[in-house]
Amino acid sequence: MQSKLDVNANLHLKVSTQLIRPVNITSLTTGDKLWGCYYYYGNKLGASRNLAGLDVLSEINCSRRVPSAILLGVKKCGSQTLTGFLDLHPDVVSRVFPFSENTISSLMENNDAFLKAMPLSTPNEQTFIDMIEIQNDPQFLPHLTTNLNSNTTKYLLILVNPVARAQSDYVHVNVKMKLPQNSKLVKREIMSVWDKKLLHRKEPNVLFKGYRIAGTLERSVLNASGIIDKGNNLIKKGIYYDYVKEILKYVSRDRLLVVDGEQFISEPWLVLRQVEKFLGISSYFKKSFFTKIGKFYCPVFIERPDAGCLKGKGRKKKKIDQKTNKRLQRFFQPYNRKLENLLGEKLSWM
Ligand SMILES: Nc1ncnc2c1ncn2[C@@H]1O[C@H](COP(=O)(O)OS(=O)(=O)O)[C@@H](OP(=O)(O)O)[C@H]1O
Repeated sequence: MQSKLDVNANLHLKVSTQLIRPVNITSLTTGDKLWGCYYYYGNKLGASRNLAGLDVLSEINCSRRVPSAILLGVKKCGSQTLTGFLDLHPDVVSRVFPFSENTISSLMENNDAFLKAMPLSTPNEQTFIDMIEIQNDPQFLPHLTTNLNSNTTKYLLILVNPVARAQSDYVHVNVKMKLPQNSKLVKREIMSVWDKKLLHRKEPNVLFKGYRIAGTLERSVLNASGIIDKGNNLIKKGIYYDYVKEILKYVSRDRLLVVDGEQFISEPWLVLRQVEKFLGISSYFKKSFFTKIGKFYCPVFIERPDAGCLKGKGRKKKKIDQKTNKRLQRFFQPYNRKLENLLGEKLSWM
């Protein structure tokens, strides 16, 4: 049996630099800004970062540290945005945990590999990771929580109205299905149509990674008998009660913060202040850091040229027809009530 990860464990430079080759300082341009262990830069093609030079890394004691907080969010609820915003806090280094099929199990089974997947941080920074994919594999929750060997690790969730989540996920899955790397999969999956009557039509009629996707959201969420399909991930992922109940088996309530994803859209600075308090970090975010562009607030920071609106978010959605909307709201209501009782708090959309 492998030993548990000590909260004070960190992986020092020798190992970490084998994974990422640090940038040579002379190759940096004037737009680059050093922030913790990384240089950040933005350009027309997007934003990015590079590891700082070895001299800087050793001077400020950069290591890979065990995360002090983990986001166990739900897909399309704003997890990536929250993670991106938190990375702008001077006391935090946050990253989306590098998931791909199977990486989660291999990383969980090997402490060193798990630690190697962490970003570099200084002793003054907390490591925060976004592990939303855990909702697909909640069997890793006991492994994750016991392996961290800490009663101090904090957990977060961000949740939006499950109907809005389904709508966002529907658009997202449609985009993903069309990507070239998925074309083979889609072709294969097209064989497993869910409605033979639709076979002759040129519209989505596929089973794709736990989703049943039809030409519209309305038709996707109802099964052949016209009943809301609880087995379809568009719906299943929005039954937050089941997921939170599972999390609370392993995490005490006082170590779990559930934030309101709808409020995060309208007033991100308020949600970020709530997160700062929960993490016990300095109060940093304020309204003036954000500029509203379209529907969303985007951070503007001269210290971080990579900050800005997130790519691939805010995709256009068709309005859900009123009847289906009402039906879906009614469907989720009892689960939302149960969730409210379980948490002992009511979010704006409940
Ligand atoms: N400030 C800001 N900027 C952009 N997007 C914002 C923001 N705040 C919340 N959101 C909401 O985040 C939704 C995407 O959720 P996730 O980041 O969890 O997506 S993912 O599951 O990780 O792909 C995204 O959903 P879509 O609008 O469907 O893209 C947004 O509703």
